[in-house]
Amino acid sequence: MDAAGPAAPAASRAVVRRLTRRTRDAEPGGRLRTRNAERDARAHGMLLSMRHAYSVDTVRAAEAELMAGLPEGALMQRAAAGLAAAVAGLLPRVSGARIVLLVGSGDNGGDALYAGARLARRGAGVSAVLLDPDRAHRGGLAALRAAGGRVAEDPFGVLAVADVVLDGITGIGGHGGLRPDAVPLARAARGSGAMVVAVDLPSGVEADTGEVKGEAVRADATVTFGAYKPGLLVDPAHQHAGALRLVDIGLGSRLPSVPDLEALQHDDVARLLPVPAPESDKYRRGVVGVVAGSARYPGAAVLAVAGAVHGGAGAVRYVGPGADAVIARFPEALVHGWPPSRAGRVQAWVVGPGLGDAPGVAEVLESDVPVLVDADGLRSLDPDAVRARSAPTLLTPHAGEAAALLGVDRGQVEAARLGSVRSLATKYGATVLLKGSTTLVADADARRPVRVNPTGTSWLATAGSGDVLSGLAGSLLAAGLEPLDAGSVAAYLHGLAARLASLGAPVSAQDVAAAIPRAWRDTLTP
Ligand SMILES: NC(=O)C1=CN([C@@H]2O[C@H](COP(=O)(O)OP(=O)(O)OC[C@H]3O[C@@H](n4cnc5c(N)ncnc54)[C@H](OP(=O)(O)O)[C@@H]3O)[C@@H](O)[C@H]2O)[C@@H](O)CC1
Ligand SMILES: Nc1ncnc2c1ncn2[C@@H]1O[C@H](COP(=O)(O)OP(=O)(O)O)[C@@H](O)[C@H]1O
Ligand SMILES: [K+]
Repeated sequence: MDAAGPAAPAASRAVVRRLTRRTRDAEPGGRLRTRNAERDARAHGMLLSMRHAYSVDTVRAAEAELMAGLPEGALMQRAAAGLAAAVAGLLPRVSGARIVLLVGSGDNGGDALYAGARLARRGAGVSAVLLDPDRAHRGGLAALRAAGGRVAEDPFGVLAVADVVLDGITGIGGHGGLRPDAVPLARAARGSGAMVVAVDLPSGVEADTGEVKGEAVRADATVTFGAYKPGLLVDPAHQHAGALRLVDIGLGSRLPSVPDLEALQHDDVARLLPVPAPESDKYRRGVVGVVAGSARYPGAAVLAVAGAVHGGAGAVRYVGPGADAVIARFPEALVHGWPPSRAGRVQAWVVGPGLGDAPGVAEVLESDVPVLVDADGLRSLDPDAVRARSAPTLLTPHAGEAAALLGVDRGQVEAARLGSVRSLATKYGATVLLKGSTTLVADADARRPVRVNPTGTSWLATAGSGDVLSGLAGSLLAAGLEPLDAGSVAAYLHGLAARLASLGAPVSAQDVAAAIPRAWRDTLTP
């Protein structure tokens, strides 16, 4: 997280660091996880197993059902109480803190006003900036005034000296980026050095998709109510949210069991990892075949095999022109001459990394075992050939490859990652892992939740790291994981391996491959 920026006062930066550390501890990357952090995470309602996100319609329906049995305004009070407590936890002292509320015309502004009232009662100096004074939440405004808070006469003046800004411009009711009157306020909040805490969502982002269609608030932290919304977990909106806090307002039992989006956490991955049983042998653990590399890209063969060797299969077969390089680096690999069909039995194929124009994709797709298609293998991939397969297929494009498959610009895929991965899965009748700053995995069955990978680091943006991911995911397919699990577990281990290998410094694709066993061990360690 970019914390409070270089202009932030030292106290504010320290508080943000504290919050960031705590949140990271509760997320994967558990090397940092301690018993205390775990207890802390649970106390803050953050779970160490599956994180779920629900669409706005689903959240609204659950809220309506819950509200029907509660006194009017009860849910908003729960939200405001949780928000005020989270803000208080970020401050060294509530009394005397300068807090500014950016208040839009909906209930998101109401949450901010009631939370502001609670903080004012504890001695904070609270000023509200009303975007539309005639439509600000009446009850919230009355509560703020009664608690000693006031409406700001000089919005930019109060923002300049604020310790914390609460962004209550829009929540789940906002669409289309910030409106022009809100833009200068959002910029002033960001530029002030104050800690910016978004109420429910950073205003201006699309809650359901993670798109940002214009300007949006950049928050250091987001306190969200009842359930995560997909946009909080998917880039580019995710990058606006900062550290995430979920406040329980009692929605749990009203939410459907199947979410729209889910993020595996340490415990989920640990349950899915293929650990050999006492009676296992190399064939029962699964054999993965890798068709990769070319005279132009010999390294891709080595890196894909590196991912596969560390990915839990019992054996790795390699077919392609890089056999000498593969054997030199991995004597444990079994190398075979062309074609792949004569390489002996495998339980899954990986085809494509660095393959260039070499054939092989069509033949591998004709096999009756799971196939992962990556990189060059994705070029001109025929949807009918994939749909006709008797066994599952996992496609692993980056945004550029996904754009080519969908016939759109790369930018369109990056702006709408969730829609893009779902469209590709539907088009090919396959599981699709879309790589990038947020890696998403969509199952061929559109009713299943899309998985969002919570690990990773931008240091992974290095040549060849995708080849390692392919080998790793292929190995997990060969070990018997279904494509959605193989893809999401591979992305999780790959991202965690990169974090462990990097520790904030550059990493090479080879470093990432070598750290996979550490990531695996870390995931299994309670
Ligand atoms: N439901 C519940 O039980 C609970 C809900 N809770 C809270 O309510 C929130 C949802 O409240 P909501 O439905 O009132 O919508 P909200 O997010 O405030 O935005 C709508 C307002 O914003 C305006 N606006 C729209 N776009 C805009 C833009 N781009 N830039 C600027 N303004 C824009 C739009 O204006 P209009 O289009 O009418 O002119 C309208 O007035 C939810 O996120 C959570 O915080 C919690 O208290 C828990 C219980
Ligand atoms: N900004 C980023 N943040 C996190 N991970 C990233 C980022 N950019 C790329 N990655 C990851 O790095 C890997 C790159 O894969 P790919 O684009 O196929 O590279 P290559 O073809 O060189 O192997 C993927 O796992 C991807 O998710
Ligand atoms: K908001």
